[in-house]
Amino acid sequence: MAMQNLLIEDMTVSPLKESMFVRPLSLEFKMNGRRRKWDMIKVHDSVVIVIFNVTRQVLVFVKQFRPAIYFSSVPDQDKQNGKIDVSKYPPSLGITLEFCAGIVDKSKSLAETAKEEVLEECGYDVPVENLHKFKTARAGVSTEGTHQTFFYVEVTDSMKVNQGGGLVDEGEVIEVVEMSIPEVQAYAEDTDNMSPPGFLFGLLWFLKNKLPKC
Ligand SMILES: Nc1ncnc2c1ncn2[C@@H]1O[C@H](COP(=O)(O)OP(=O)(O)O[C@H]2O[C@H](CO)[C@@H](O)[C@H](O)[C@H]2O)[C@@H](O)[C@H]1O
Repeated sequence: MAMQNLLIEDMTVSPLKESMFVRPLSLEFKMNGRRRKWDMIKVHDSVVIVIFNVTRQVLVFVKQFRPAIYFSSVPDQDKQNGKIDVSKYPPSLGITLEFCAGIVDKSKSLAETAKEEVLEECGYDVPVENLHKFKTARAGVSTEGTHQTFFYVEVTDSMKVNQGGGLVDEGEVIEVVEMSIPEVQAYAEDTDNMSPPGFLFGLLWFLKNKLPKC
């Protein structure tokens, strides 16, 4: 689905009571003999997949509305009494450009999880052995401390079996975006991006290691 038609309405905010996705925790420990306390959030590990379509020499990304990014862009004076004044702020403030990614499901291998995300979000059916793991990094170092594992996969147009777009029945709205190498190079140079740091890392890794030699 094209993100320019996205409609966000009726947004409220309240303290989290229970969640399948995040759990606030308090860690206490002694460091060099001194008691320390650290507030953290337990969240899932994740996989991120850098997808290069070799048929048309484009990188394949996803655009989606990230509620927390939107929330952070709205000034506090427009978040009064638990109501967020969405009429003043366009959804684009929360729409990010990212690699295809997903939460790690402990019952499957990381590569299997990555394969499923590539199919669900971007519509390419790739053999699991084509997914090459190239980095595991640490994300959210202050409060989350998760493992984020990066894969690289080359796809062809013949592997495209559906339009992607995420699990529509579960409310996911994802736009698949293709960018040429010059477009990617320009995006990486921008000083302000609607993308997470891991995305910029993945782009630079691709440009350094996989750029087709012309
Ligand atoms: N906090 C939350 N509240 C409510 N519903 C939630 C939620 N988190 C996930 N969900 C639900 O679970 C679905 C599946 O999530 P995904 O596995 O696609 O992870 P996501 O792309 O959000 O983040 C992945 O990609 C980003 C970017 O790389 C990583 O930071 C992240 O750890 C990784 O899981 C979402 O569409 C949503 O319905």
